[in-house]
Amino acid sequence: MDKPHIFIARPMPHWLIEKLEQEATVDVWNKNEAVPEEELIRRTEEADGLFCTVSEAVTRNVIEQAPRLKVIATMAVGYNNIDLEAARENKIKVGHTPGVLTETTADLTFALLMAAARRLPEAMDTIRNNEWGSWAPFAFTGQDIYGATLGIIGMGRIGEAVAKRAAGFDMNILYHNRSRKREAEERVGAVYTELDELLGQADFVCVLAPATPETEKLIDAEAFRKMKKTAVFINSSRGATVDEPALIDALREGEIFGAGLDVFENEPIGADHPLVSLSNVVVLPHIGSASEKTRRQMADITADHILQGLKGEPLTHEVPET
Ligand SMILES: NC(=O)C1=CN([C@@H]2O[C@H](COP(=O)(O)OP(=O)(O)OC[C@H]3O[C@@H](n4cnc5c(N)ncnc54)[C@H](OP(=O)(O)O)[C@@H]3O)[C@@H](O)[C@H]2O)C=CC1
Ligand SMILES: O=CC(=O)O
Repeated sequence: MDKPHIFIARPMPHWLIEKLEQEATVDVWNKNEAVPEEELIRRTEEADGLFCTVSEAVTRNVIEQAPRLKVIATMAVGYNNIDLEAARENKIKVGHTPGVLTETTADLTFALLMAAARRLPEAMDTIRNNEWGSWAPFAFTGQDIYGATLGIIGMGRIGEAVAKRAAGFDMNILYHNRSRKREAEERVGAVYTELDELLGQADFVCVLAPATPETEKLIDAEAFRKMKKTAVFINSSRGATVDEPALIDALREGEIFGAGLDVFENEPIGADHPLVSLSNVVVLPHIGSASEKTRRQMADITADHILQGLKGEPLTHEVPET
Protein backbone atom coordinates (compact mmCIF):
# COMPACT_ATOMS: atom_id res chain seq x y z
CA MET A 1 0.00 0.00 0.00
CA ASP A 2 1.19 3.55 -0.78
CA LYS A 3 2.52 5.59 2.10
CA PRO A 4 0.28 8.48 3.16
CA HIS A 5 1.33 11.97 2.15
CA ILE A 6 1.89 15.02 4.37
CA PHE A 7 2.21 18.69 3.47
CA ILE A 8 4.15 20.85 5.95
CA ALA A 9 3.51 24.56 5.49
CA ARG A 10 6.86 25.80 6.88
CA PRO A 11 10.54 24.87 6.89
CA MET A 12 11.08 22.37 9.73
CA PRO A 13 14.16 20.83 11.37
CA HIS A 14 15.51 17.51 10.05
CA TRP A 15 14.57 15.54 13.15
CA LEU A 16 10.93 16.43 12.66
CA ILE A 17 10.86 15.64 8.95
CA GLU A 18 12.67 12.35 9.57
CA LYS A 19 10.11 11.41 12.23
CA LEU A 20 7.26 11.97 9.76
CA GLU A 21 9.10 10.29 6.87
CA GLN A 22 9.11 7.02 8.79
CA GLU A 23 5.38 6.81 8.15
CA ALA A 24 4.70 9.04 5.14
CA THR A 25 6.03 10.95 2.17
CA VAL A 26 6.61 14.57 3.11
CA ASP A 27 6.39 17.76 1.08
CA VAL A 28 7.66 20.96 2.73
CA TRP A 29 7.00 24.63 1.87
CA ASN A 30 10.50 25.93 2.28
CA LYS A 31 9.72 29.62 2.79
CA ASN A 32 9.09 31.42 6.04
CA GLU A 33 5.94 33.05 4.77
CA ALA A 34 2.31 31.99 4.64
CA VAL A 35 1.44 29.58 1.84
CA PRO A 36 -0.93 31.42 -0.52
CA GLU A 37 -4.36 29.78 -0.87
CA GLU A 38 -3.83 28.57 -4.46
CA GLU A 39 -0.54 26.95 -3.51
CA LEU A 40 -2.09 25.45 -0.38
CA ILE A 41 -4.84 23.91 -2.51
CA ARG A 42 -2.29 22.54 -4.97
CA ARG A 43 -0.04 21.08 -2.26
CA THR A 44 -2.85 19.54 -0.17
CA GLU A 45 -5.06 18.08 -2.91
CA GLU A 46 -3.19 14.76 -2.62
CA ALA A 47 -2.34 15.08 1.08
CA ASP A 48 -3.58 12.89 3.94
CA GLY A 49 -2.16 15.23 6.58
CA LEU A 50 -1.66 19.02 6.72
CA PHE A 51 0.85 20.51 9.18
CA CYS A 52 0.11 24.24 9.32
CA THR A 53 0.74 27.35 11.42
CA VAL A 54 -1.22 30.44 12.49
CA SER A 55 -0.70 32.07 9.10
CA GLU A 56 -2.32 29.63 6.68
CA ALA A 57 -5.97 30.28 5.90
CA VAL A 58 -7.26 26.72 5.88
CA THR A 59 -10.56 27.62 4.27
CA ARG A 60 -13.51 25.53 3.14
CA ASN A 61 -12.11 25.98 -0.34
CA VAL A 62 -8.84 24.30 0.68
CA ILE A 63 -10.54 21.54 2.66
CA GLU A 64 -13.08 20.62 0.01
CA GLN A 65 -10.35 20.24 -2.60
CA ALA A 66 -8.37 17.81 -0.45
CA PRO A 67 -10.43 14.60 -0.61
CA ARG A 68 -7.80 12.43 1.15
CA LEU A 69 -7.22 14.79 4.07
CA LYS A 70 -7.69 13.07 7.45
CA VAL A 71 -5.93 15.45 9.80
CA ILE A 72 -5.03 19.14 10.07
CA ALA A 73 -2.56 19.91 12.85
CA THR A 74 -1.67 23.50 13.62
CA MET A 75 1.50 24.43 15.46
CA ALA A 76 -0.41 26.85 17.68
CA VAL A 77 -3.06 26.94 20.35
CA GLY A 78 -5.29 29.38 18.39
CA TYR A 79 -7.16 27.83 15.47
CA ASN A 80 -9.22 30.73 14.14
CA ASN A 81 -7.48 30.31 10.75
CA ILE A 82 -9.07 26.89 10.18
CA ASP A 83 -12.64 26.38 8.97
CA LEU A 84 -13.68 23.91 11.66
CA GLU A 85 -17.16 23.42 10.26
CA ALA A 86 -15.77 22.36 6.89
CA ALA A 87 -13.27 20.07 8.63
CA ARG A 88 -16.01 18.38 10.68
CA GLU A 89 -18.29 17.98 7.67
CA ASN A 90 -15.42 16.25 5.90
CA LYS A 91 -14.53 14.10 8.95
CA ILE A 92 -11.09 15.68 9.27
CA LYS A 93 -9.57 15.81 12.73
CA VAL A 94 -8.04 19.12 13.84
CA GLY A 95 -5.26 19.30 16.44
CA HIS A 96 -3.63 22.23 18.24
CA THR A 97 -1.01 22.79 20.97
CA PRO A 98 -2.60 24.09 24.20
CA GLY A 99 -0.67 24.19 27.47
CA VAL A 100 2.87 23.68 26.23
CA LEU A 101 3.18 27.35 25.23
CA THR A 102 1.29 28.88 28.14
CA GLU A 103 4.19 30.01 30.32
CA THR A 104 6.35 31.18 27.39
CA THR A 105 3.49 33.28 26.00
CA ALA A 106 2.73 34.67 29.46
CA ASP A 107 6.41 35.69 29.81
CA LEU A 108 6.23 37.56 26.50
CA THR A 109 2.92 39.20 27.37
CA PHE A 110 4.34 40.47 30.66
CA ALA A 111 7.49 41.63 28.88
CA LEU A 112 5.32 43.62 26.44
CA LEU A 113 3.42 45.12 29.36
CA MET A 114 6.64 46.22 31.04
CA ALA A 115 8.25 47.49 27.84
CA ALA A 116 5.21 49.60 26.93
CA ALA A 117 4.70 50.92 30.48
CA ARG A 118 8.33 51.98 30.84
CA ARG A 119 8.85 53.01 27.19
CA LEU A 120 11.85 50.72 26.73
CA PRO A 121 12.17 50.72 22.90
CA GLU A 122 11.79 54.50 22.78
CA ALA A 123 14.47 54.93 25.44
CA MET A 124 16.82 52.50 23.70
CA ASP A 125 16.39 54.37 20.41
CA THR A 126 17.75 57.47 22.12
CA ILE A 127 21.08 55.74 22.60
CA ARG A 128 20.95 54.09 19.17
CA ASN A 129 20.39 57.53 17.62
CA ASN A 130 23.14 59.07 19.71
CA GLU A 131 20.67 61.47 21.32
CA TRP A 132 21.28 60.80 25.04
CA GLY A 133 22.26 64.20 26.45
CA SER A 134 22.21 63.64 30.21
CA TRP A 135 20.07 62.29 33.02
CA ALA A 136 16.87 64.24 32.59
CA PRO A 137 14.32 64.51 35.40
CA PHE A 138 11.26 63.94 33.26
CA ALA A 139 12.62 62.07 30.27
CA PHE A 140 10.98 58.74 29.46
CA THR A 141 8.70 58.77 32.45
CA GLY A 142 6.28 55.91 32.16
CA GLN A 143 3.61 54.14 34.21
CA ASP A 144 4.25 52.19 37.40
CA ILE A 145 3.66 48.47 37.17
CA TYR A 146 4.11 47.56 40.84
CA GLY A 147 0.79 47.90 42.67
CA ALA A 148 -1.18 48.88 39.54
CA THR A 149 -4.44 47.27 38.38
CA LEU A 150 -4.30 44.71 35.60
CA GLY A 151 -7.46 43.85 33.67
CA ILE A 152 -7.35 40.54 31.79
CA ILE A 153 -9.94 39.86 29.12
CA GLY A 154 -9.82 36.09 28.59
CA MET A 155 -8.69 34.46 31.82
CA GLY A 156 -7.80 31.09 30.32
CA ARG A 157 -4.52 29.20 30.51
CA ILE A 158 -2.36 32.15 29.39
CA GLY A 159 -4.48 34.77 31.15
CA GLU A 160 -4.02 33.00 34.45
CA ALA A 161 -0.28 32.58 33.86
CA VAL A 162 -0.04 36.34 33.25
CA ALA A 163 -2.05 36.95 36.44
CA LYS A 164 0.44 34.78 38.36
CA ARG A 165 3.26 37.03 37.20
CA ALA A 166 1.24 40.14 38.05
CA ALA A 167 0.65 38.85 41.58
CA GLY A 168 4.42 38.98 42.08
CA PHE A 169 4.26 42.70 41.32
CA ASP A 170 1.49 43.18 43.90
CA MET A 171 -0.93 44.12 41.13
CA ASN A 172 -4.68 44.11 41.67
CA ILE A 173 -6.09 41.70 39.14
CA LEU A 174 -9.47 42.07 37.45
CA TYR A 175 -10.68 39.71 34.76
CA HIS A 176 -13.53 39.23 32.36
CA ASN A 177 -14.61 35.99 30.69
CA ARG A 178 -17.99 34.78 29.48
CA SER A 179 -18.06 32.59 32.57
CA ARG A 180 -16.50 33.06 36.01
CA LYS A 181 -13.41 31.02 36.78
CA ARG A 182 -13.56 30.64 40.53
CA GLU A 183 -10.44 28.45 40.78
CA ALA A 184 -8.41 31.25 39.17
CA GLU A 185 -9.91 33.73 41.60
CA GLU A 186 -8.62 31.59 44.44
CA ARG A 187 -5.26 30.79 42.88
CA VAL A 188 -4.23 34.32 41.87
CA GLY A 189 -6.63 36.53 43.80
CA ALA A 190 -8.33 37.81 40.63
CA VAL A 191 -11.69 39.57 40.80
CA TYR A 192 -14.39 38.97 38.20
CA THR A 193 -15.82 42.14 36.63
CA GLU A 194 -18.08 43.12 33.78
CA LEU A 195 -16.14 44.30 30.74
CA ASP A 196 -17.02 48.00 31.12
CA GLU A 197 -15.95 48.04 34.75
CA LEU A 198 -12.65 46.40 33.85
CA LEU A 199 -12.01 48.92 31.06
CA GLY A 200 -12.66 51.83 33.41
CA GLN A 201 -10.60 50.59 36.34
CA ALA A 202 -7.57 48.90 34.80
CA ASP A 203 -4.18 50.57 34.43
CA PHE A 204 -3.26 47.74 32.05
CA VAL A 205 -5.85 46.14 29.77
CA CYS A 206 -4.65 42.83 28.39
CA VAL A 207 -6.54 40.77 25.81
CA LEU A 208 -6.03 37.02 25.92
CA ALA A 209 -9.35 35.77 24.55
CA PRO A 210 -9.38 33.80 21.29
CA ALA A 211 -10.48 35.28 17.96
CA THR A 212 -14.10 34.24 17.49
CA PRO A 213 -17.13 35.93 15.93
CA GLU A 214 -18.00 37.09 19.47
CA THR A 215 -14.61 38.70 20.16
CA GLU A 216 -14.23 40.36 16.74
CA LYS A 217 -13.39 44.05 17.36
CA LEU A 218 -14.37 43.54 21.01
CA ILE A 219 -12.04 46.43 21.83
CA ASP A 220 -13.41 49.26 19.72
CA ALA A 221 -13.44 53.08 19.85
CA GLU A 222 -15.96 53.07 22.69
CA ALA A 223 -13.83 50.64 24.69
CA PHE A 224 -10.78 52.89 24.32
CA ARG A 225 -12.84 55.89 25.46
CA LYS A 226 -13.75 53.98 28.62
CA MET A 227 -10.10 53.33 29.49
CA LYS A 228 -8.01 55.64 31.68
CA LYS A 229 -5.86 58.17 29.82
CA THR A 230 -2.90 56.55 31.57
CA ALA A 231 -3.92 53.02 30.53
CA VAL A 232 -1.61 50.72 28.62
CA PHE A 233 -3.29 48.30 26.21
CA ILE A 234 -1.69 44.90 25.61
CA ASN A 235 -2.73 42.45 22.91
CA SER A 236 -1.08 39.08 22.50
CA SER A 237 -4.20 37.15 21.45
CA ARG A 238 -5.18 37.93 17.86
CA GLY A 239 -5.41 41.21 15.93
CA ALA A 240 -9.05 40.49 15.10
CA THR A 241 -10.11 41.18 18.71
CA VAL A 242 -9.29 44.88 18.28
CA ASP A 243 -10.58 47.61 16.00
CA GLU A 244 -7.13 48.63 14.75
CA PRO A 245 -8.04 52.07 13.29
CA ALA A 246 -9.74 52.87 16.64
CA LEU A 247 -6.58 51.79 18.48
CA ILE A 248 -4.46 54.04 16.27
CA ASP A 249 -6.79 56.99 16.94
CA ALA A 250 -6.77 56.34 20.69
CA LEU A 251 -2.96 56.28 20.71
CA ARG A 252 -2.62 59.39 18.54
CA GLU A 253 -5.15 61.39 20.49
CA GLY A 254 -3.84 60.44 23.91
CA GLU A 255 -6.99 58.55 24.89
CA ILE A 256 -4.63 55.91 26.30
CA PHE A 257 -0.97 56.09 27.30
CA GLY A 258 0.44 53.35 25.12
CA ALA A 259 0.18 49.85 23.73
CA GLY A 260 2.14 46.63 23.50
CA LEU A 261 1.17 44.48 20.54
CA ASP A 262 2.31 41.05 19.42
CA VAL A 263 -0.54 40.52 16.95
CA PHE A 264 -2.19 42.54 14.18
CA GLU A 265 -5.28 42.52 12.03
CA ASN A 266 -3.30 41.59 8.90
CA GLU A 267 0.05 39.91 9.52
CA PRO A 268 2.81 40.48 8.68
CA ILE A 269 2.86 44.27 9.02
CA GLY A 270 5.65 46.34 7.48
CA ALA A 271 7.63 49.37 8.62
CA ASP A 272 5.05 51.61 6.92
CA HIS A 273 2.20 50.43 9.18
CA PRO A 274 0.79 53.39 11.17
CA LEU A 275 1.30 51.58 14.48
CA VAL A 276 5.04 51.25 13.87
CA SER A 277 5.70 54.98 13.70
CA LEU A 278 3.88 55.75 16.96
CA SER A 279 6.40 56.30 19.74
CA ASN A 280 4.00 55.05 22.44
CA VAL A 281 3.65 51.59 20.91
CA VAL A 282 5.78 48.47 21.25
CA VAL A 283 5.30 46.16 18.28
CA LEU A 284 6.48 42.57 18.00
CA PRO A 285 6.17 40.09 15.11
CA HIS A 286 3.84 37.53 16.74
CA ILE A 287 6.50 35.85 18.88
CA GLY A 288 4.45 34.97 21.97
CA SER A 289 5.48 31.31 22.10
CA ALA A 290 8.92 31.78 20.54
CA SER A 291 11.36 30.21 22.95
CA GLU A 292 13.53 27.47 21.50
CA LYS A 293 12.27 24.82 23.89
CA THR A 294 8.60 25.69 23.47
CA ARG A 295 8.68 25.89 19.69
CA ARG A 296 10.46 22.50 19.54
CA GLN A 297 7.79 20.98 21.77
CA MET A 298 4.98 22.56 19.73
CA ALA A 299 6.45 21.15 16.50
CA ASP A 300 6.82 17.71 18.06
CA ILE A 301 3.22 17.66 19.35
CA THR A 302 1.99 18.81 15.92
CA ALA A 303 3.92 15.98 14.25
CA ASP A 304 2.39 13.51 16.73
CA HIS A 305 -1.07 14.79 15.85
CA ILE A 306 -0.38 14.21 12.17
CA LEU A 307 0.77 10.64 12.82
CA GLN A 308 -2.19 9.95 15.13
CA GLY A 309 -4.61 11.33 12.53
CA LEU A 310 -3.10 9.22 9.75
CA LYS A 311 -3.59 6.10 11.85
CA GLY A 312 -7.17 7.04 12.73
CA GLU A 313 -6.24 7.41 16.41
CA PRO A 314 -7.60 10.18 18.69
CA LEU A 315 -5.39 13.27 18.73
CA THR A 316 -3.73 14.20 22.03
CA HIS A 317 -5.16 17.74 21.72
CA GLU A 318 -8.12 17.86 19.40
CA VAL A 319 -9.66 21.34 19.14
CA PRO A 320 -12.72 21.57 21.38
CA GLU A 321 -16.25 21.41 19.96
CA THR A 322 -17.73 24.90 19.77
N1 LIG B 1 0.81 35.91 20.61
C1 LIG B 1 1.03 34.62 20.52
O1 LIG B 1 2.05 34.18 20.00
C2 LIG B 1 0.05 33.67 21.10
C3 LIG B 1 -1.28 33.98 21.12
N2 LIG B 1 -2.19 33.11 21.65
C4 LIG B 1 -3.59 33.52 21.70
O2 LIG B 1 -4.05 33.42 23.05
C5 LIG B 1 -5.34 32.85 23.06
C6 LIG B 1 -5.62 32.23 24.42
O3 LIG B 1 -4.90 31.04 24.61
P1 LIG B 1 -5.19 30.12 25.90
O4 LIG B 1 -5.10 30.93 27.13
O5 LIG B 1 -4.38 28.91 25.76
O6 LIG B 1 -6.74 29.78 25.64
P2 LIG B 1 -7.87 29.41 26.69
O7 LIG B 1 -8.94 28.76 25.89
O8 LIG B 1 -7.29 28.68 27.84
O9 LIG B 1 -8.37 30.83 27.23
C7 LIG B 1 -9.19 31.68 26.52
C8 LIG B 1 -10.07 32.40 27.51
O10 LIG B 1 -10.83 33.37 26.79
C9 LIG B 1 -12.14 33.42 27.34
N3 LIG B 1 -13.08 33.89 26.34
C10 LIG B 1 -13.56 33.26 25.24
N4 LIG B 1 -14.43 34.02 24.60
C11 LIG B 1 -14.53 35.16 25.31
C12 LIG B 1 -15.30 36.35 25.15
N5 LIG B 1 -16.19 36.48 24.16
N6 LIG B 1 -15.15 37.34 26.06
C13 LIG B 1 -14.30 37.19 27.11
N7 LIG B 1 -13.56 36.09 27.30
C14 LIG B 1 -13.67 35.09 26.41
C15 LIG B 1 -12.42 31.97 27.77
O11 LIG B 1 -13.33 31.91 28.87
P3 LIG B 1 -14.91 31.77 28.64
O12 LIG B 1 -15.10 30.61 27.72
O13 LIG B 1 -15.47 31.59 30.00
O14 LIG B 1 -15.36 33.06 28.05
C16 LIG B 1 -11.06 31.48 28.21
O15 LIG B 1 -10.90 31.60 29.60
C17 LIG B 1 -5.31 31.88 21.87
O16 LIG B 1 -6.61 31.61 21.40
C18 LIG B 1 -4.48 32.61 20.86
O17 LIG B 1 -5.31 33.41 20.05
C19 LIG B 1 -1.79 31.93 22.20
C20 LIG B 1 -0.46 31.57 22.19
C21 LIG B 1 0.56 32.40 21.62
O1 LIG C 1 -0.44 32.61 18.19
C1 LIG C 1 -0.04 31.57 18.51
C2 LIG C 1 -0.83 30.49 19.00
O2 LIG C 1 -0.24 29.51 19.46
O3 LIG C 1 -2.07 30.59 18.93
